[in-house]
Amino acid sequence: MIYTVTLNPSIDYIVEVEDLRLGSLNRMTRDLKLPGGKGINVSRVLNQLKVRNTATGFLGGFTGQFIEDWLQKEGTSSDFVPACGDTRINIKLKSGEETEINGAGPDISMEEADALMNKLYNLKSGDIVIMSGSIPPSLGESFYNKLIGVCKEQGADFVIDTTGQALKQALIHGPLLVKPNHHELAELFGVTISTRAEIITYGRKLLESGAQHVLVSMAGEGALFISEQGVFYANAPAGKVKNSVGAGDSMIAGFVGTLSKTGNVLEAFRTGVASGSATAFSDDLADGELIEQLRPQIQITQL
Ligand SMILES: Nc1ncnc2c1ncn2[C@@H]1O[C@H](COP(=O)(O)OP(=O)(O)OP(=O)(O)O)[C@@H](O)[C@H]1O
Ligand SMILES: O=P(O)(O)OC[C@@]1(O)O[C@H](CO)[C@@H](O)[C@@H]1O
Repeated sequence: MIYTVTLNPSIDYIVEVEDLRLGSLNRMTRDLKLPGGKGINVSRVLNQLKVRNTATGFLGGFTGQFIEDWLQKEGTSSDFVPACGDTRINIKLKSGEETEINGAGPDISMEEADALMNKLYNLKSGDIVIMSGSIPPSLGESFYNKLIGVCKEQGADFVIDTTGQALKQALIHGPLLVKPNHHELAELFGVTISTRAEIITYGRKLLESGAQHVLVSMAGEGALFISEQGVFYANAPAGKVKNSVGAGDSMIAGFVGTLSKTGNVLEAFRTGVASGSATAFSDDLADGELIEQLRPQIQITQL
């Protein structure tokens, strides 16, 4: 069974303004409210891929209820810890380019944090836990480490999609997958990356530090897959980009969902790229039909 953990979910408030002027009244030309937070996005795309999974984490207030209702209506299984504070609202502003304004997240109490840990004590050997996104400040930077400790105790595999210190701390515990984009990879090592060879060099360092599989996504430029099996490149299919929010999460869903079903890493890579691109070409996240349509357009080359 796959579980996703979103410590800091959000309503993504997508706002379109034709010609944004700071310091003036701007009128929206379109707006859309979607459930968000990285793990929740992974769960929603796994659901589209018909891979059984449950989303967990913290949800609170009217914003949390909105997410809970949405997931229930579309049939994405969830089991969140109810939290006192309101789940945050993140603004995704589209005006020519995309600007994101993400909240810090509500305070999470010790009792709420313990309730989540207790849920993870029900994990079984062979389960996969996908932990994604920022940590609400009240939980502290090492909270993922605590959750990873429980996964290890229970014999479950884990995937971690976060940045900075939290990612560095997680690597030694052997995550099934890490998926930085090329900017995050450069930031992690405090370097500037300008060539594919450099991406491979630093991607390999993640493998050497303990990750079982490394995906480095490069938006419209496709992605690199680095593992014991070798280094592979996949192109991104061509299409009209509508919304890149959640493309990376969709890629994780495609990869982990397919790997868990087939054990074939290259098919997992292909579905990962197709899922990321299907989201980039949609208003909301990818749907299963578009993912299937894009899969044959993805060529994988060994480097
Ligand atoms: N402009 C695009 N055209 C085609 N495919 C895209 C585009 N942007 C993203 N994708 C697909 O989605 C995958 C992940 O995208 P990206 O590298 O932007 O991840 P990310 O930065 O983690 O995304 P986000 O944080 O927005 O969820 C890419 O490898 C690609 O397959
Ligand atoms: O603030 P975080 O937790 O780093 O990222 C949260 C977020 O930007 O990530 C998702 C897209 O990947 C969105 O649904 C959500 O708003």
